[in-house]
Amino acid sequence: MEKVKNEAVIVIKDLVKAFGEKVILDGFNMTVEKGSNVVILGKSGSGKSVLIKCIIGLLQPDSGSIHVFNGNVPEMNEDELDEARSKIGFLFQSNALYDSMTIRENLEFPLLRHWVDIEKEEVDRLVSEALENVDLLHTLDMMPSELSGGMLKRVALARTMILRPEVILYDEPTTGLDPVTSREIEDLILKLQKKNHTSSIIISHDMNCVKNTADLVVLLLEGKCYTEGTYEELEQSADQNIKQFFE
Ligand SMILES: Nc1ncnc2c1ncn2[C@@H]1O[C@H](COP(=O)(O)OP(=O)(O)OP(=O)(O)O)[C@@H](O)[C@H]1O
Repeated sequence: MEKVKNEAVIVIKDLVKAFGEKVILDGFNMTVEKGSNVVILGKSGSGKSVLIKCIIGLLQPDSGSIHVFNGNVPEMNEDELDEARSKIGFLFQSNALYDSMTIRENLEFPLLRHWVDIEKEEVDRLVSEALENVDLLHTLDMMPSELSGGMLKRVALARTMILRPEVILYDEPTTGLDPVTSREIEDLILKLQKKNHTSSIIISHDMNCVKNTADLVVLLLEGKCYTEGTYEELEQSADQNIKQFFE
């Protein structure tokens, strides 16, 4: 039976990006359906970050299209890009929290930047709600240096979610965390996704994270989508290019 397709939120077609002679993306195709988690698997240097930068308009591809919310990112002007980016959350590998600001100030920052007319009470309410979602309300007035790596990742996740993005891009969300904390972050990603009906692209080398979070795994190899399928489908493959990630 053919799988019923949900609405697509990101459709990438024939994407090409080279730096000089070096072709990084070479006709890459991918579709992210609404409410799904797509994991991009690829070796170091395969172009995962380049792809993410093209999706958020930080890099201009040489050709191809990236349709996000019905607009084609490479053709968007600055205002359209700003609008699209406000609907796309990004969880950086480094968390990108400001060390000199309290947790409260870190969470207020995107609200005050994007929603300039927002009332103080609404800011307080949204900050508290975002921290409650990750069980860290008690850290409101702490500094980032007082928190563990797992707690910082949860704060970063709360900050990413605070603008209610429709799509979230996760860059190696569990790298550097122990297995128990990694599992907590994966569960949190799934919980918040369900609650807010978001769609995600996750870059990860951590096969436990891939297994626990992916609805679809896309294997990026030599600039192309080499194959895509569920974790279980790829795990059973006899193809050496696929098997190497599961060994
Ligand atoms: N601005 C740039 N100018 C020139 N080359 C670049 C630029 N950005 C990326 N590259 C090259 O593109 C290739 C892919 O890099 P990218 O960072 O996307 O890999 P990656 O798959 O994210 O790797 P990792 O898993 O190690 O983070 C690398 O060879 C890198 O040197």
